[in-house]
Formats: sequence, structure tokens, C-alpha cells
Amino acid sequence: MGALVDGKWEYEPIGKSGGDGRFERQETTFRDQVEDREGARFAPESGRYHLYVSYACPWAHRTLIARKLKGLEPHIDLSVVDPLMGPEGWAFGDDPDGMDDPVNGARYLREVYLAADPRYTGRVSVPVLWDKREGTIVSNESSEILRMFNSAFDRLPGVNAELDLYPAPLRAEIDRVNDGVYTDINNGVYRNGFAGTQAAYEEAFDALFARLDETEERLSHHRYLVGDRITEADWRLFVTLVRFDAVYVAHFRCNLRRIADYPNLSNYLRELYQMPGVAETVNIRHIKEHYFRSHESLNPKGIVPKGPELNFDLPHDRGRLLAA
Ligand SMILES: N[C@@H](CCC(=O)N[C@@H](CS)C(=O)NCC(=O)O)C(=O)O
Repeated sequence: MGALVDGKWEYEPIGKSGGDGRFERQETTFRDQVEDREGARFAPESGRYHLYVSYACPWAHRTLIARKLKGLEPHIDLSVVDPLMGPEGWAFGDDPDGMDDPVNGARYLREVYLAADPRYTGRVSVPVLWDKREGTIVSNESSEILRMFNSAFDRLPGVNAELDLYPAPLRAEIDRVNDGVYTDINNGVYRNGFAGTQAAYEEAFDALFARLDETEERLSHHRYLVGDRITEADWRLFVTLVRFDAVYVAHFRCNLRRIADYPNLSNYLRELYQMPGVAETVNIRHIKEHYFRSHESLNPKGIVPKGPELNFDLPHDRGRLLAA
């Protein structure tokens, strides 16, 4: 898989690790904001923005969940790339669950990046929030898109303004929890999978399972990660948990324990999955096909495992905990 360099597509291997074998994630490039304030360049208008996602991608998944929970579907429409990310990068049009690009008519996602900046240099990643008015990318940083969806569109009709995934009194604690979850779990699974040395892998592995063990403990007496309600911290953890047993255990060698082996994490995962609308954002076929078929260096024959059996619809026991 490749990247754009000065507007030209260059083929190069994914998952570069640094000299010490540690996986290094690149900084995101487009970092503007949709803001609900007088004179904002990107104002929250219905129908103005378009979201590009992959169902496979955990980072994109955060934004898809926020769009769903906040009731933004009528206001921000969607394109879904095909699960396979081949040598040409993310593409549209070959998968029955995919959704083509009615806005830019792109065959490859890189065309969307080039439409925003013909001399773009960097990775062509999902998610992308596109502004139809200016014909440019507002942001390709999922954590920031999630926050925009959480609050910037609240005055549009039908939007669930009551739901606040980043409430002011909990922000410091949410940021603290997010940091650990990001480093050791969200990005941690990638640090396992794309480690270039045994030592870098073992370091990532130990940090991942230490953080999962700690989270399991917290969830034995708290219903959610922060405070007494679901916040973005929960959804940011959810997107990795829901992929874990299907993909990360085998593909990224995260195999000390499965999520199914953790009673609290697995009940918590089912509770979140069963929240109205969330299951529609989870496409396990896309998730499995993407990882097992796209990372040639990890799985050269591209064979997709048939298992494991997963059923996130089974009952959960989280009602036993007070939400505090
Ligand atoms: N910082 C970005 C990372 C997004 C990301 O890494 N997306 C992956 C898919 S899971 C991607 O599109 N990768 C393609 C590439 O890096 O070339 C975010 O959180 O929005």
C-alpha cells in the first residue's frame, strides 16, 4: 500500500517501524474544525459535509458511532470504502456493503485528498470529513471529528443535543483515560502487529495486557470508564474491543487472552454493542476481510480465518452495577 508524495502516488510497505523496531504512527494533516460560532470558516450546516469511512477501521468507526448516536445521519452523508486496501490504497465500488462516492466521484480515496490539495504529501487514511462548499478536507483526524460531531451540530433539527460524550466536568479524566487506552490498546494492538523486533513486540504486548487487566478491574465496580455515563472514552475503547477476538488475537499476535476471557470487558462490550443503532455500525465481514487481506507482510496468502464464533447480542450483566 502506498502514500501520496507531492501529489503522486508512491507504492511502499505499510506499518513502517522505526530503527528500534517500534511501530510509529504518522501525524494527521488536515486539522480544521467545524465550529458553531459567528464567522467560523466551517459552520455547522445541514448537507454541507460528507464523511468518508471504512467499516474496518477503528479510527473511522469512532466517527461513525458519533454520527449515529447524535442523530447526524440526515445532515452528514456517507461513503464507505471497500474492505481491501490494496496497492492503490482505499477504493470504492467493488463491495456490496460499500458506498460509492457521490461527492467527488472517486474510484480511489487518494483522489479526494488530491481534490483538496493537488500537491498533498502524506498517508491517504480514513476517516475524512469533506466540505462540499469549499471543496476541501476539513479534518482527517478521528478524535477531532468525533468532538465536532459531539457538539458543533447541536442546533440542527433533530440532532440529539442532550447527548454529551465529552461533558465539561469529566474532560480531564476522559483525556487521562483516553491517553492510556490510545497508547496501550487502540494503537497498542498496531504496535503489537507491526513491531519490527521481538523486543518491541513484547513491550507492546505487556503494555496491552496490563492495560486490559487494569480496565477489567475498573469495570468490575464501575459501569463505564469515566463518571456515571457513557462518554467518548467508552466508544474509543469499544472500537478496539469489538475487533479484538476476530482480528487482533491472531493477526496482530495479541493472544495472551481474548476479550471473551475477561468477564467484565466482554459484558461491557455487549452492553455498548446493544445500544440503539450501534450494531449497524459494526461490519465484522469488512473488519476481517480488511485486516487479513490487506496486510501482505503479516498474512501473505490473504486467507481470512472462518472463526471465531461471535455473538454480541447475548445478554449482558451490566445492569448489576450502578452507573457510577
Ligand atoms: N490519525 C488518524 C489515523 C487513521 C488511520 O490510521 N486510518 C487507517 C485505517 S484503520 C488508514 O486509513 N490507513 C491508511 C494509511 O495509513 O495509508 C485518525 O485517527 O483519524
